[in-house]
Amino acid sequence: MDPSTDAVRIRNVTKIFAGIPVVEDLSLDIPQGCLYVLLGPNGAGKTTTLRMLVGLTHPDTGTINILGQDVADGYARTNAHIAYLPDEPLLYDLLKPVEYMDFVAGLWSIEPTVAKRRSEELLQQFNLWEHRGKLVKSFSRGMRQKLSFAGAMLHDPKILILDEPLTGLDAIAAKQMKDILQDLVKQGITIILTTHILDVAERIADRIGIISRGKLVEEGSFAELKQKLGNFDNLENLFIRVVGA
Ligand SMILES: Nc1ncnc2c1ncn2[C@@H]1O[C@H](COP(=O)(O)OP(=O)(O)OP(=O)(O)O)[C@@H](O)[C@H]1O
Repeated sequence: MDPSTDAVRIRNVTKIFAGIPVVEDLSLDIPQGCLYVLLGPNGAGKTTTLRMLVGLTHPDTGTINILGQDVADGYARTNAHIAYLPDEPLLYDLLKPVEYMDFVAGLWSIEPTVAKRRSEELLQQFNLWEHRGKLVKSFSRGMRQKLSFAGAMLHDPKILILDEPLTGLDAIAAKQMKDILQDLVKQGITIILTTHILDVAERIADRIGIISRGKLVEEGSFAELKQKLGNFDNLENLFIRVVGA
């Protein structure tokens, strides 16, 4: 894959629910290998935007391109490159981690020996290997989050789309999650996430997009945003200034 091809290219996308545009004329480029944080107040249209990238909802107008392929040509092709983790991931309480990973491997038709090796690697990486004998129903929120994440990585995606992956995690689980995200970016994976935790966003984001009422109102690295908007000492103050205006 040509590294200059954007991981995600959104052009003039609008999504209307019940006559109201919840995403409006949104255009956004996300380069490969970038950790991109999408910020916005409640109801701004962040989740809707992420869902359109993977075909869980469809744009009314505009185009979406994933690694050079138009999603309109078929989500099966573009989704093969993507791991999507919704804010409330679906897990099966009566499965053990390895069984869950087998189930996900089946959905992607991953060859069983490859699936077994990769599943063990991921459970190790996410510190779940020692819990492999337990049922998911005994897992904490952080463990459930990590298991969903491990499952989402099984087909070796190039782009991770994570809706509020840090919400509800304690300090240790959040630190583990941030370390995992930064490791993955170092490996060249593109990460797009939403969060309301602005101090974390400030520390980990390569680029930040701020959405307000369905529109992209600011975009750039924190340094670029500060240069443009004023030398705010933190992202929280900058964000409030942008969305409060
Ligand atoms: N399926 C749907 N039908 C009707 N309205 C919807 C639907 N999905 C989302 N919306 C509306 O679209 C708007 C944007 O919602 P969205 O979930 O994308 O916001 P968000 O930025 O992710 O918010 P939050 O930070 O609260 O998660 C909201 O007003 C929401 O009620």
